Amino acid sequence: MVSLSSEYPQKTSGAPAAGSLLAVSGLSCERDGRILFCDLGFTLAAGAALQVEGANGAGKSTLIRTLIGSASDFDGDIRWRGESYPRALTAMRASLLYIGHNAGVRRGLTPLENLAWYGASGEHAMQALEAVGLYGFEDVLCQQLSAGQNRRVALARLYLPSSPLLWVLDEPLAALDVAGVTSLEAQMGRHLKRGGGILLTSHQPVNLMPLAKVNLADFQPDTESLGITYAG
Ligand SMILES: Nc1ncnc2c1ncn2[C@@H]1O[C@H](COP(=O)(O)OP(=O)(O)OP(=O)(O)O)[C@@H](O)[C@H]1O
Repeated sequence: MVSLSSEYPQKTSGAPAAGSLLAVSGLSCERDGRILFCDLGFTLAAGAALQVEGANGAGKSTLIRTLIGSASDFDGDIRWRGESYPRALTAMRASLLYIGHNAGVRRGLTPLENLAWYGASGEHAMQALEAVGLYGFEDVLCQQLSAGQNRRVALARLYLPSSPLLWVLDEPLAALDVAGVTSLEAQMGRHLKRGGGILLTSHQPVNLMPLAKVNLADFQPDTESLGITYAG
């Protein structure tokens, strides 16, 4: 069990600690006959960030999909503000901003149209695009933008007002240049100061305080106790 904030003590079951957003306990996921992780536990408090670590194929995206309710085949307990899944999914989704690997950018639309699709006004969309360095590209089709610029279109959602409480970001730093990484880290820091929570994956170091980490390699089945041995 990993506790993510000294202000908010961890809980493994029952009502969560004050300020707890996500509380996970005894979580196990298997795909294609392989246990990706087992008995995983952590709490994510308001104002705290958690980086999920693990090698390629370790199960980070699977964990994220499970937490946002896109995958229901798991064992264990997941709670949003004290209420268990699946009952809590509607409330959790109402407070969720998720940016996945594919980033949710529609390539046939412009950056401005993409943000409008997410409900942003023209003024707020322009401010967000300016914040991510896309001023002057607002009317260019996303299919004509670079990989890093498309990533910035996706991340512009983090700069809109009335941002949801919980940010779940799968590899948000991928394809960003150094200035883009610094800007995003600052924006994530502002979200934490406002009392938001962030759960992210990243193969790159993330400069964010406070940042707790959970490594999926630490939640592997105990093969010795199962009597399993591997050749070689
Ligand atoms: N729906 C599925 N059906 C079968 N196998 C799956 C499914 N989803 C994921 N897997 C497998 O589970 C493993 C973990 O995948 P996942 O995408 O969660 O890894 P990851 O840690 O995010 O990897 P990366 O760092 O490369 O993005 C992979 O071996 C993948 O093939």
